[in-house]
Amino acid sequence: MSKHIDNDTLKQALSVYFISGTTNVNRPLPNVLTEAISGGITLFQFREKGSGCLTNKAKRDMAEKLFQVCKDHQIGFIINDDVELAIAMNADGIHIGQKDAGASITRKMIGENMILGVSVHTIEEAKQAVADGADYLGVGPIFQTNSKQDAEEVCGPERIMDMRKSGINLPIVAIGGITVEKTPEIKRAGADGVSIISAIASAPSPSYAANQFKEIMKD
Ligand SMILES: Nc1nc(C(F)(F)F)ncc1COP(=O)(O)OP(=O)(O)O
Ligand SMILES: [Mg+2]
Repeated sequence: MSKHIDNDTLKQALSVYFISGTTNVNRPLPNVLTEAISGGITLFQFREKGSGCLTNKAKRDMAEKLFQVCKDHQIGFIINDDVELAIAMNADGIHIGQKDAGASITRKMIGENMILGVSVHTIEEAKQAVADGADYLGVGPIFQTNSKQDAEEVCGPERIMDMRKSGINLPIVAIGGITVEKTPEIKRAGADGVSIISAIASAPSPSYAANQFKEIMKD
């Protein structure tokens, strides 16, 4: 993925955004990722968190494997939280939350040629992230989620609509408890994409699950 990405290309890339770490799957993550790519995901985030997650060299080795799978299929590779690792690997981007390093300091560290995604829950946080140089916003949790223990309270798709009405035009991807059934409502609310952990990672067929999301998002 070209690092210096324009809004339209990024909006396309955000449409079916698979997020996973090794603790979200019960078989090798590179295999699950390959299947999800064959089903039509458009972007991948490596989010290695929670008890039993990989650390240090094991985490770096897994990140390199996953990055290679993404490169082999021209899919962007985003790292969650770990700015140093993203820079060390020259990943396509980094995603940070409100409790991580600030967006403006992160932008200074990564420069202009890496994608910066920022989690936001309120319109104020969204406006600050835009001012700090974010390329896209992760808005949520839209619905109840089991994938993030310290999630904010559920905000519903109307939060995305409110952000659009308040003039936030940056690419937005919805996150939090997203299923195929809920995706049309999220699209109508103004999201450019949906980000999915368990609905793909835990699916009997990640490829089939990814394709269901792709079919809805492509119209
Ligand atoms: N990882 C994420 N990715 C997205 C994305 F926009 F990419 F869909 N949005 C939101 C989050 C949540 O990020 P954060 O608030 O730092 O919590 P955690 O580090 O536990 O994921
Ligand atoms: Mg984070």
